[in-house]
Amino acid sequence: MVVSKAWTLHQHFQGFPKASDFHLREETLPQPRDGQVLLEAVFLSVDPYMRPYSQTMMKEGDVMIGSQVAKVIQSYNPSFPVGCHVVSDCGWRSHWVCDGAELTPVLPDWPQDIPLSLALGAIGMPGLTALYGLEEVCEIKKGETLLVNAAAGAVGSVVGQIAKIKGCRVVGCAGTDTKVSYLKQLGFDQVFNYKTVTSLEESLREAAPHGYDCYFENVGGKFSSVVMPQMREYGRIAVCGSISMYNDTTPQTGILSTPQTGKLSTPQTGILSTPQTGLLSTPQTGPYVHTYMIFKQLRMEGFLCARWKHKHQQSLRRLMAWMTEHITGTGPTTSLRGPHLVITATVSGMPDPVKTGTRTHT
Ligand SMILES: NC(=O)C1=CN([C@@H]2O[C@H](COP(=O)(O)OP(=O)(O)OC[C@H]3O[C@@H](n4cnc5c(N)ncnc54)[C@H](OP(=O)(O)O)[C@@H]3O)[C@@H](O)[C@H]2O)C=CC1
Ligand SMILES: CCCCCCCCC/C=C/C=O
Repeated sequence: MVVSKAWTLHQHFQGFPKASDFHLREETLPQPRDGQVLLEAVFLSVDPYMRPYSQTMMKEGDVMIGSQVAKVIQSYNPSFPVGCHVVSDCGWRSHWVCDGAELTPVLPDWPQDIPLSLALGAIGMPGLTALYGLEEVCEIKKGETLLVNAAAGAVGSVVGQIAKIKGCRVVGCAGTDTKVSYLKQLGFDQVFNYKTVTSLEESLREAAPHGYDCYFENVGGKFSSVVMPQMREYGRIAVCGSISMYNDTTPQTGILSTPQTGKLSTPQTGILSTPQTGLLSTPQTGPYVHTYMIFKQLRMEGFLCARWKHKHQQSLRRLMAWMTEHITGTGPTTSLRGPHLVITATVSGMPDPVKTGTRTHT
C-alpha cells in the first residue's frame, strides 16, 4: 500500500495566493488492479491557469489541479510499462493510481539530452499553446511583426522563438532586466522591460514604428489597451491569457495610454455586465476595443490550446524537432530552445517550491 502526499485547496484564493490557502494531506492509495498503473511524480507544474480554474473547477478540500510528469512504478496495463514516463493531470500529488485513460505518454524516443521537465513546458501544454496561437489564431506569415508579452514565460518564450523560425520580426516585453537579456539571447529582435520604461506606449512605438501585424496576448488589462492603437490594418490578436487580471479582487478600470487626439486613440471606460460572482461573470470595465477593430479591420480571438487536441501528438513532434535541431546544430539559425527553470523540491515543498527548493536555469 502506498501513502501519497497531496496538496489540497484549503480555501479559495482571495487576491494573490497565500501558503495558508493550501493544506498538505496524506492519502492511502488502493493497490492497482488489472488495467491500472501506479504513478510517482517526477515534475509538478505551477501554471497561471490554476488561479482562474481553481475558482470554477474546484471546491475547498479538493486536491490542487495541475499536470505532472510521472514515472510508472507498478503496472497492470501493457500500454504503460514500468519505468515509462507519462504526463498526467492528476494534480499536486506524489503518487496516484489510475487506469491510463487520461494519461499521455511522453514522446517516444525522448532524447536523453533534453530534460523531461520540458514535457510540461516547451514540449508540452505551453509549447502547444504558443504554436496554436501563432499558426491557428494569428495565421502568422513571414515578414510580419509580432508582439508578445509575458515574453520570458513558458508560453511567451516559445511564441517568440517560433515566430523567428518563421521569419518574423519579434518584439517582446518582460518584467526584469535578466529576462530581457535572456530574450535577446533567444534571438528576439527588440525587447524591453515594461516595468522600467518611462512610457509603454512610446517603447512599443519605437520597437515597431510601423505597428504590429500580430499580437500574442498573455497579460490583458492595461497593457492590452495600450497596444490596440498600434495594431496595423488587418492585424490579428491571439488572446491567450490575461494574467494581470487573475488576482484582481475588484475589476480593473480602463484608461491606460496617454489620451491622444482622435477617435481611435482615446480609450473609453464602462461597465459591461451586472455584477455576479466568479471570474467570468464579474463586470469588467472598458476601454472598449470596437473602434480599433472596425477601422483597422482587426481580428481578435480567444483560444484554449485544447481546441486542437487532435493535433497534439504531431505538434509535440514538431516542437521536439525544432529543439533537437537547435541542440545538434542542424536546423535553421534560430531553432527552439527550452526555457527551462526547474526547481528541485519534494512534493512537501509545494506550494512555494521557490522557497524550499533548488533552482536550475538553463
Ligand atoms: N489559452 C490557453 O490555452 C493557455 C493560456 N495560457 C496563458 O498564457 C499566459 C502565460 O502563461 P505561462 O507562459 O505559462 O506563464 P508563466 O508562469 O511562465 O509566466 C507568467 C509571467 O507573466 C508575467 N506576469 C505575471 N503577472 C503579471 C502582471 N500582473 N502583469 C504583467 N505580467 C505579469 C510575469 O512575467 P514578467 O516578469 O515579464 O512580468 C510572469 O513570469 C497566461 O496568461 C496563461 O494564463 C497558458 C497556457 C494555455
Ligand atoms: C487538471 C489539469 C488541467 C489542465 C488544463 C490546462 C488548461 C490550459 C488552459 C489555460 C488557460 C489559461 O491559462
